[in-house]
Amino acid sequence: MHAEGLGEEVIKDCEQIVHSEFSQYYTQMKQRCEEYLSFFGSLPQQLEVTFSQDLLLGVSVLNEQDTTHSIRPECSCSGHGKCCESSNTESSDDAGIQELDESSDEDDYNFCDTRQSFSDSAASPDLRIKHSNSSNDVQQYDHNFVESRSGKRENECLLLPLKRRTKLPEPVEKEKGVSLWSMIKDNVGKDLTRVCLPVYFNEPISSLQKCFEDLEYSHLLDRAYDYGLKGNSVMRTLCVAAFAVSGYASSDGRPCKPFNPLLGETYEADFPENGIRFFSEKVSHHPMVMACHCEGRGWKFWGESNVKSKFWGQTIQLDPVGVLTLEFDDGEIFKWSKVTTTINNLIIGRLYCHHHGTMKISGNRQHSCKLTFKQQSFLERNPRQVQGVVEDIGGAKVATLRGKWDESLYCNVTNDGVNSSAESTLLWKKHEPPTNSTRYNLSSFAITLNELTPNLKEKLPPTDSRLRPDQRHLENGEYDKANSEKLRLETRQRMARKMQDNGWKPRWFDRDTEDGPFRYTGGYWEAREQRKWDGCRDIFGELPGKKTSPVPASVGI
Ligand SMILES: CC(C)CCC[C@@H](C)[C@H]1CC[C@H]2[C@@H]3CC=C4C[C@@H](O)CC[C@]4(C)[C@H]3CC[C@]12C
Repeated sequence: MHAEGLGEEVIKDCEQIVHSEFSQYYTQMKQRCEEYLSFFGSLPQQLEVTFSQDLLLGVSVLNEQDTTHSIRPECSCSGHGKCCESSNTESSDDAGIQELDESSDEDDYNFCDTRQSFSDSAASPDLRIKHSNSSNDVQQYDHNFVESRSGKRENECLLLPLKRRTKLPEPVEKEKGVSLWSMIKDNVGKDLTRVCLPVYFNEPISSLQKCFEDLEYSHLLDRAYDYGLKGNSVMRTLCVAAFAVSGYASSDGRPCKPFNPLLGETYEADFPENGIRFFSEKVSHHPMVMACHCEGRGWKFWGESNVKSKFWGQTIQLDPVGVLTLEFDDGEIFKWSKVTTTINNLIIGRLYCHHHGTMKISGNRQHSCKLTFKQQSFLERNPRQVQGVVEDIGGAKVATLRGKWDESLYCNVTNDGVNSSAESTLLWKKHEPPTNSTRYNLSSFAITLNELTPNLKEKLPPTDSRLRPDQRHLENGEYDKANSEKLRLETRQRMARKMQDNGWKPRWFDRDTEDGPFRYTGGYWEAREQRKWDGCRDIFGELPGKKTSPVPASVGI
């Protein structure tokens, strides 16, 4: 402009005009950008509303998920130790959690709720026994789709990938090596199952969530249902047996203790991609009992988890008490109890679990199954073996089953006591381990169980394990915070016995008779629809008028 001979004044004016034009333009762009961002931000919720409506209008879910996980054999919680009590959970959350969760996994949204997708189960799962080798975690749920309820699957399904997280959050703090021995040496001679351990010996999973791990291979029950409908009662029984064994697979290589839930703590798992909805509550503290109830396509499964433990120094023996029940919609019922678990090398060596004993799966119709989990011995070259026979009502052997609880199971159906086929059929195979495995050695399925998205957080009752602060801090690798919260909650928990003695009653389960089993009384999912959590106390918050230990200001839901 100088060259053109324009005066300084004019040039300045021009500059000003250009500058102001640009800044207007910039403001507009910024505004647009914000609009877009907020639009994309709200997309998951919008999608959820749409999909929930679809579900209510009769869209159900296909669950043939055959991802493969498995657990690395070498586990690595530095300590070997000793388990206190034999199960438990706790979970946490507090105001800090939202933040933590949001920052944890960018891409972990659950897009759909099962709501009422449990009534009719028109969809018949693929009856072929799939031998899936597909490896692990990366997009583990990509082949799960929400399916048209009319039962037309391939062509007419509404493809809705369900994305759950594939790894735990990166730990905020560096892990500390704490030897279990240093923790228990001062307690020699005491009942070690009652020694309170710091959070380093815990895994970020509560015992309630651990109960749900038994449902990882629930597709076996869908298959069992379909076989039964087609009149194949032997295959139904074999699939039920495979399911009962598959629950043990995730215990391999898991060196840490689940959190012991607080009295009244609950855990829900809405897994439309697997066609199941699970709910559990800690119903008693002394003895420690958790009750659970799960609904799938064509079946219901319920039971109690309660173990009697015996401490032997280097080992702990856990004898499960209580019966598990599986009821198919056509009236066939199977009942069984779990076998003994021994936790070895508590003090020296690599800690590992072994499951042994006999499991009788009794059916109320034609067939029952007897499974033997082999006792381990020093000479055993092939440990972890399971063998079984299916018998008809007259006691005749109609099928056999063999395999390993940490790998796979095969069956042979026999006719008149003679093998009908030389080849065995694969019934179940453990999933591949996740690529992002941590010192807890969680399976890909277990990694998803404590995930808390902002969207889910809004829906949960204040008692859900995902809201337990110490468990959440542990998951985030904030060990000091986790420890102080654990102490606070343990202090609070000491009142549980008193509460129980004073007539405390579980919110969602009840007994028919005074010492009968706990049964789900219903209404949880309905209450969730309306976010009507009457009678659900803030069990993870501060006790009124009690300041127990240093607690971050944000605690309390
Ligand atoms: C001191 C610490 C580090 C020891 C860790 C102990 C771990 C391995 C223990 C503590 C509680 C245990 C669980 C308690 C109850 C059951 C139910 C049972 O039917 C199957 C085994 C299972 C699921 C146990 C597996 C092993 C277990 C998780």
